[in-house]
Formats: sequence, C-alpha cells, structure tokens
Amino acid sequence: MGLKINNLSGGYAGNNVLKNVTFDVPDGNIVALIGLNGAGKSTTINHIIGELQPQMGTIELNGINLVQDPTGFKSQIAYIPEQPILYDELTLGEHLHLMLAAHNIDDEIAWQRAEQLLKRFRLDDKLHWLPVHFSKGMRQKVMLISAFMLDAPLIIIDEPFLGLDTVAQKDVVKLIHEQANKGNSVLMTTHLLASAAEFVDQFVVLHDGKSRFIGTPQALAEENQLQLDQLDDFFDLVQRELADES
Ligand SMILES: Nc1ncnc2c1ncn2[C@@H]1O[C@H](COP(=O)(O)OP(=O)(O)OP(=O)(O)O)[C@@H](O)[C@H]1O
Repeated sequence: MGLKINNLSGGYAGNNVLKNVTFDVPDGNIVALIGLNGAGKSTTINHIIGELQPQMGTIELNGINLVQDPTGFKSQIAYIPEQPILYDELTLGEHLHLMLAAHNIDDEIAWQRAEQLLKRFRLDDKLHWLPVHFSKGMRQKVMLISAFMLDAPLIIIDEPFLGLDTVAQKDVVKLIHEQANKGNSVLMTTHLLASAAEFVDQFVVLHDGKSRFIGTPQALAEENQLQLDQLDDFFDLVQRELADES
C-alpha cells in the first residue's frame, strides 16, 4: 500500500502553503519531491511526520491514518532531516541505542544492521565519539545510520546527498535501492534532478504549494523536451516560464 496523500491542504498558522496536494509512494517505490525554494517540500514533509496539522485531506501509511492513529503512523517512519540533529552529550553508540529505544526496537538484527552501516560509512571504530568530534559529513552519516538501521516501511530523506563525499553519495543510493527492494517506500527531496533521475521511480513537482507534475523522470524530461541527463535545467525552464507570465 505505502504512503497515500490525498487532497492535502495545510501549512503554518496564518500561512496556508499546500493546496490539494495528492500523491502516493507505493510499497517499494522511490519518489523524489522536487520544486524551487519555497515550493512546499519541507512543509509537505512536516505534515507527513506529524509536525503540522492538515486543514484538509488525509495522510495514510499502509492503511493507518495519521490523524486517527498518530503513534501507529509515526512508528512506521524513519526520517532524516536536512540538518543533522544530534545531542552534544551522547556518543555515536548512545545515539543509535536511543533511536532504537525510541522506536521500541530491541533486537539483535537491528543492531547487526547498525554495525553493517557503521562499517559501510567507516564509523565502526568511532562508537565512543561525541558529536563535537564529527565533521559535517560524519554528522549526516550518523543520521543516515540511525534511520536506515530501523528498516522502516517509509523512509523520508530531506536532501540525501547534502554534505556527503561522492563515495558516501553512492552508498546512500545503494541503501535507498536496498530499502525499495525490500518493499519499503522511500520519499526524498532533492535539487539534483539529473542524479536523482538515475534511481527514482517518480518525481512529484511542487510549485507554489500545488503538485504540478507527477511521473517518471523520463516523462518529466519528455514533457520539457530535455534529455534525462539535462534535467538539472528543468528549473531554469520553470523560472523562465514564470518570468514570461509576469
Ligand atoms: N515556520 C514557518 N512559518 C510560516 N511560513 C513558513 C514556515 N516555514 C516555511 N514557510 C513558508 O512556506 C512556504 C513553503 O516553504 P517550504 O520550506 O515548504 O519550501 P521548500 O520547498 O522546502 O523550500 P527549500 O527548497 O528552500 O527548502 C514558503 O513560502 C515559506 O515562506
């Protein structure tokens, strides 16, 4: 089933941002939410993680409605924010244990997943390190490990490549694929359209709080008379269109 967003309108007190946003992230699919700055990507994610209350519409994950059963809904989500959130006084190991406890996961398998991820990101000998010792990219990797070890039905990643070296970026793409291959849903935001086009199933283009296009990378490229590897030019076209309209 996966994530179903139906007719979502919402935003912040006194600022209605989203207008009738509808899209799905089916099981095993990778969907990238894209749009210019201020289009409403973070606002959509804030609604999905339950930080904002919808004015209208529904958000369901595997048949569980966010408003009717917020705990059941949120227990199915792993979320990686754009800016890492770490506690200064907790070591890397303690962060991972805290995340597992918060998700009520206490099993050997989850910890084995964490150990594999630590090795993959070359942090396996740094479990005793405090955040003050981490570089920006390492902080981002801690967030990635904390989220991917949960094996959640829906993983949400805000700008997955931000601050990562090219080796780690490739690792993230592999991890995203692995999640999808297990049948989990992946929702991400990105400004790197041509790179994302290589591995996402669908793009959802948000513009001014509305979903303006939903389809495969191929379809988005064709609609805009671009090659797939030219998709980074898409927003230049949108900007030009907006300038012509005004
Ligand atoms: N806390 C807030 N209170 C009121 N309005 C907000 C708040 N956060 C964002 N907005 C407004 O909501 C609109 C959508 O912002 P949002 O952060 O969702 O955009 P975005 O697509 O994530 O942009 P970016 O690419 O810059 O991250 C913007 O007009 C913004 O000014």
